[in-house]
Amino acid sequence: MWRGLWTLQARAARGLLRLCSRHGSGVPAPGSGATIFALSSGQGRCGVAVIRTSGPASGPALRGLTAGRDLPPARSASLRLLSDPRSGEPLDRALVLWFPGPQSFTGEDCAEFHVHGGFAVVSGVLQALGGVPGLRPAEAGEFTRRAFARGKLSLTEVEGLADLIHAETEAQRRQALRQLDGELGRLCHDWAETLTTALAHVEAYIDFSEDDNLEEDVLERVDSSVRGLEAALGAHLRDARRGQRLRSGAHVVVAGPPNAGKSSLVNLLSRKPVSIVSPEPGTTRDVLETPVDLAGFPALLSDTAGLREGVGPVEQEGVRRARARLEQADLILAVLDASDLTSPSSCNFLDSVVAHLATQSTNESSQRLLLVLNKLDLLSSEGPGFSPDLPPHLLLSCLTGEGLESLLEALRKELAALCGDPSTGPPLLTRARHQHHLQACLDALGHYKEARDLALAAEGLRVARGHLARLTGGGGTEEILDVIFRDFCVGK
Ligand SMILES: Nc1nc2c(ncn2[C@@H]2O[C@H](COP(=O)(O)OP(=O)(O)OP(=O)(O)O)[C@@H](O)[C@H]2O)c(=O)[nH]1
Ligand SMILES: [K+]
Ligand SMILES: [Mg+2]
Repeated sequence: MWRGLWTLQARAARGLLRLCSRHGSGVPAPGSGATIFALSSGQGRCGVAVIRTSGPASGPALRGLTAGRDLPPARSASLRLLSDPRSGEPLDRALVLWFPGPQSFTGEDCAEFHVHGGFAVVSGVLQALGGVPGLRPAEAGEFTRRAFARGKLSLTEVEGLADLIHAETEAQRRQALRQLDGELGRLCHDWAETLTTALAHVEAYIDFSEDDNLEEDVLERVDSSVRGLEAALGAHLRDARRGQRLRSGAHVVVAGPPNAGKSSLVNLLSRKPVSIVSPEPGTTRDVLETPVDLAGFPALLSDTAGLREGVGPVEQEGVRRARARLEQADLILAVLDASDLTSPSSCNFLDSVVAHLATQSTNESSQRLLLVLNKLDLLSSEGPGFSPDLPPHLLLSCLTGEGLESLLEALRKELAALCGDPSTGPPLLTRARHQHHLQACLDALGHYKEARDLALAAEGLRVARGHLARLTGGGGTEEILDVIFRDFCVGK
């Protein structure tokens, strides 16, 4: 009995160690060994610019530029006069920091020079560093790649960092920070741990069941943990479209009859004159698309032609494009002129687009709709005298701005439902790559359940675990690394 269980636990522990080690690909970053340097703050004139180095010659470089003085105490800022070691020419009085490896961002010896941000100072320091033996300029993403190669960051954390650098809205920044924090990676590690244990149990059963010294219900326990895992993966996959919307923007399409004020609304929401506004019905013909930050969420806002029948061929083409774009919308902003609700084009739009969507139940795949009655300023003070069977709606005046606050609040709620709320919800799968591996993991668990013999069942578990490992970077897949690191700028 004890022998079987001991082996079983030892195997589980070995597997866990393999999976829990945060060592990324295990492959050294290309060209590591050299010491790299780059300007890490933005380009252009600024108050302070940060230049950093990573690699074994960081210490000699720091000493060289500070006229041979001792290295400053680790991880605390010291004021030093910087000069070019070759000419002795003074460059700047700067704050310098020394981060001996492995307690640094990359895990290697690193140095930072916080210099005055003028062009001449920055280029002088970069040139001086280029003259130090063993130093060369860094390539895009090379600092992060080294951090990954030394196990300082997992692959999902690297992606989080890339997204953080590129985050344009509040919600994107929060999501990227959570991912950088390793939340998605930790979740995958927990799942992988469950699979490692399950695999160890199945293998032990294969090896020792004849000895009759295994607990009876080992396989049942494996089945039940696989069922639990399937449920968790399924729930995350159902959420997957949200994370991707948060990363690349939800499609919000403004539609309605001619002259309702669609283009006026697009300009108001994007705070710039994207579309031509005129009293002439049929002004907008093409679909005009603009990326906007809507109440903290990223969105791709599309203005479309007013929907009506029986007009010339050019406008008809505009109407066709508008309808096609409506089909791709995550959220439809349906705009009507509140003072013109009984016109044929308004009634037609209400019947064909609004009524149809307003009655639809809201599940994950359905389109969402906000009905906006514009030109509130044209209504008499008694309020709108329109039909009582109008679906829920918001009142707005693009002219005076009245009702805009409520519209933005309603948009925030809709977008939070579409993109997921990164301050409260579970960690989101922000990339198609995440979704692919989770789906493949789920498929492999299906093979486990269908397998007729235990060897095939074990193989199903192994494949499932492999996909989780690849999600966080344990799979050693160089191609995806290249794709991800390409997103970085030099100096990161
Ligand atoms: N009084 C009033 N007029 C408005 C308001 N919003 C828009 N308008 C006017 O309504 C007219 C049509 O506005 P647009 O924004 O061009 O309307 P549209 O729906 O894009 O029109 P098409 O592209 O032709 O379908 C313009 O003269 C606007 O100035 C509003 O809130 N109040
Ligand atoms: K118009
Ligand atoms: Mg228009």
